[in-house]
Amino acid sequence: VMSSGWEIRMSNSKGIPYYFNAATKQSSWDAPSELSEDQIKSLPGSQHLSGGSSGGAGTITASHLLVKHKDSRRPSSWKEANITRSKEEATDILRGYQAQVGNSREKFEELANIHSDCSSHSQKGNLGPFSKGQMQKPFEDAAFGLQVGEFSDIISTDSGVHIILRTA
Ligand SMILES: N=C(N)NCCC[C@H](NC(=O)[C@@H]1CCC/C1=C/[C@H](COP(=O)(O)O)NC=O)C(N)=O
Repeated sequence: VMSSGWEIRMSNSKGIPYYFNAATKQSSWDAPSELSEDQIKSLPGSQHLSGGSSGGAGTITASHLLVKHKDSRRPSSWKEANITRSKEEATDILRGYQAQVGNSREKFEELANIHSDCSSHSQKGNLGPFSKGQMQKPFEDAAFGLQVGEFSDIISTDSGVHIILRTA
């Protein structure tokens, strides 16, 4: 089979792996849909997929919509230099987004892109693949408890309040 040109590289800025195609110069946080699990595990650079040599084991991929508040560990974002809303206000705002999203991944990604106080807003909320031990515990517990395609309810971390969508 002709090599697809895909390889796995590590993003130093985000500390997570991404997929790069040397032939087409494409890059993507998500695994190319045309590749099977086995093909992904045998790509050059597959050692970057956390979860050791077994590739994806223990690794999930999720997106989130984060609304920060004045008590966030970093009450600032690409959107707002100094975030002063209360945690209650942030939760009310996020409930409003939750109602608009329903079960729609597309709507979630649209709102994450516009409103999320995380830099991942530019990736429609996508945080890329991660294993246990990388994210704050409340986020990790919620995300690893989701089925693929499932949304979390509103959860709180030191970053703010979030809704999570598990995507892989
Ligand atoms: N591996 C990946 N993709 N990047 C490293 C993530 C580090 C991790 N981050 C989080 O736990 C928060 C909550 C869930 C997502 C997340 C994103 C935060 C939220 O914004 P902040 O509070 O930082 O301003 N922005 C980036 O880190 C941590 N252990 O602090």
